Amino acid sequence: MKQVNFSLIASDGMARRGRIDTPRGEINTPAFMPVGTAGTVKAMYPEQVRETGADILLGNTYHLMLRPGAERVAGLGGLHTFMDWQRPILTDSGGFQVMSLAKLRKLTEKGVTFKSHIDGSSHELTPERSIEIQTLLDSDIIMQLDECIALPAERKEMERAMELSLRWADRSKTAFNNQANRALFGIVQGGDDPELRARSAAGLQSIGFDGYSIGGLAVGEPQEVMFRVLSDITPELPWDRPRYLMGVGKPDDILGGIERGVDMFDCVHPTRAGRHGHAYTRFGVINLKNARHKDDHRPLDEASPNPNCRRWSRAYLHHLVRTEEILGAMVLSQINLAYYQELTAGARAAIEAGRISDFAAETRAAWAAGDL
Ligand SMILES: Cc1ccc(CCc2c3nc[nH]c3cc3c(=O)[nH]c(N)nc23)cc1
Repeated sequence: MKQVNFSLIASDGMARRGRIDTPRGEINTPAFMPVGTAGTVKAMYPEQVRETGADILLGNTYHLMLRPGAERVAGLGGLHTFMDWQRPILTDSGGFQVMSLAKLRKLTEKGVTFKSHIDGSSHELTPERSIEIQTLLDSDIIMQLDECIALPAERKEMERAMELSLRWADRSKTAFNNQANRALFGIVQGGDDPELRARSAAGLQSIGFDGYSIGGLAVGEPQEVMFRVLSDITPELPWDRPRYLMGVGKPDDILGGIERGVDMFDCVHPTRAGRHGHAYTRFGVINLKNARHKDDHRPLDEASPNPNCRRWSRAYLHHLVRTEEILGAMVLSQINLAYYQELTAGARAAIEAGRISDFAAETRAAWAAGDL
């Protein structure tokens, strides 16, 4: 009996409020999933990540297979035990990171061979090995191996990568062997071509997956291209399965994704931006590096439910960022992740109340009016 199940609780237009039940706990959707690349959400204790409202976080197959190694993590009890996060974890298949980080990559029908960006050692990632690694990590939601290409691209290149990804989807599903205690997602490719995207979605559904990721986006295309692809593809995906938009995004990307039927999001942005002095608030993003803050005694947002937005002056946060104090990265990472969770929690409530378009309008108005 499959122990990972998606329930649709409410919908409002294309927007959906759902819940994924897993052996390690529930995931409320729309969900923002913080990225814990190498077994840690940078500058945060796991319990702090939970306190921001996160139900699930992401681990990275590529980084963990290189260091400390998948077999080593398995020998240490799996990724949940290793990092002491007992709730759901989603892992990527690693192909995307190979193409963006590794050296001397060679892609064939079998898979991809590459040299580690850490120590130059040789590695091979195939659909079968990727499933094995994600299973060794004991991940709760795992991804097929796919090929993601950057946009813009030639149509024949988009078609080639999409068709390869479909063949790898079939091999991934076979290697997955219907494990009941975790979910396997297929990944829709096809660039910005509606016909290729539709073929990919249909091909994946004929193989059958527990959820459907939308890949090949957040790779440099303008937001309107991403939104058009989403509007084209979500109606083609099963209504009763989660949709995961990979690598997205900034708050306005996430709001637009929710309005177009996406359930799950991940992005390194909130934590990376936090480490670079950018704070996300209800009124938009504020660059605390800017000298204009150096005498500003006002808190970041005195009406925020997050104590860290009320506790310190903007001048102090500016000081932490300018001096590159570790506390600056810690505080701004927490502030940004908490804001992302506030946004998705607000969307969940709005969809349940049948008022997602009002919520979206109010949220965008606050971003635009921002007194930062
Ligand atoms: C830990 C972790 C980090 C990052 C990711 C998502 C990484 C990611 C993309 N990020 C931006 N655009 C992306 C597209 C794809 C894609 O098409 N396929 C895959 N497998 N991953 C993608 C997953 C897990």
